[in-house]
Amino acid sequence: MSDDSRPSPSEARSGARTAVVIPAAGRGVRLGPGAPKALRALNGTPMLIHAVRAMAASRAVSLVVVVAPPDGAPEVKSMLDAHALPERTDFLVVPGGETRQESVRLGLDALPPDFDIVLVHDAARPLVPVDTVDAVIEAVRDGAPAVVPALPLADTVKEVEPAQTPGASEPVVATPQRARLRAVQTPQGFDRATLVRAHETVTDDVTDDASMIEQLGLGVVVVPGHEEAFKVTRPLDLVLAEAVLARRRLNDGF
Ligand SMILES: Nc1ccn([C@@H]2O[C@H](COP(=O)(O)OP(=O)(O)OP(=O)(O)O)[C@@H](O)[C@H]2O)c(=O)n1
Ligand SMILES: C[C@](O)(CO)[C@H](O)COP(=O)(O)O
Repeated sequence: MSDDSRPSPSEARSGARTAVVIPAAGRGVRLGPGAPKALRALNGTPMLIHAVRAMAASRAVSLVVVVAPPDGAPEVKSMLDAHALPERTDFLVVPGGETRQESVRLGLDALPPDFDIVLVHDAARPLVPVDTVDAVIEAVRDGAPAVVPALPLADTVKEVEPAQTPGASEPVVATPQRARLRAVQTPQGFDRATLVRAHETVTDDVTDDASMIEQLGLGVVVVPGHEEAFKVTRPLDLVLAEAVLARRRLNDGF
């Protein structure tokens, strides 16, 4: 306990229950024609099942809420029933929305009251290792309202004036100092009440949940990400994901 007998954030969250929201309602336009991205197979198993298993691998996670394509909730429920998943974890499936932000909000709306920590994890990052998941949860338990796993960049990044017509050249505006930049992954971890407030308050289009917390003026901290937590976005990423799975099978000796 702290001096004034109130629990510190870390003390308050040390026994907190953790749930994960997995937005999986995207179409996967950049991956090319086919089923919704999360339902496509990686080495014969749907990408979403890999992502669900990656979250349920953490002993701290007791509920996973899958946000399915808007008309695909029954199919996703059957998919979860048809695959082996840890018995200690509960699963819920809800239909998603038009944007990632809306899908995450619909997942948050479905959470039962007794969860104080929420992770948000892209179905499109199916291979994140459990150590990364646990590191994010640990940092939230230690008192951070928002935690993101991230990696330093390999490329130099330029800020440009975006072209008005596709293919036109784009003037460079600035070159941010690379050593200060990080490429952010998921799962991102949050104090639940803070994330819910952010989703109720921030109306700007954002590309991740942590930036909504920044807009509330609250601190977001970074923990080390992992190269295997990359996002399957374009066709080449599928090749890389299957290669990672093949390497894991070799290392596991089967
Ligand atoms: N309306 C949406 C859009 C995206 N997502 C989810 O958000 C994650 C990250 O999005 P992204 O990789 O961009 O997926 P897509 O939107 O499917 O990809 P694209 O932009 O190529 O269509 C994915 O797990 C995706 O399923 C979602 O739940 N609901
Ligand atoms: C949330 C995210 O994965 C962090 O890198 C990313 O911003 C999602 O972006 P997308 O274009 O919607 O895939």
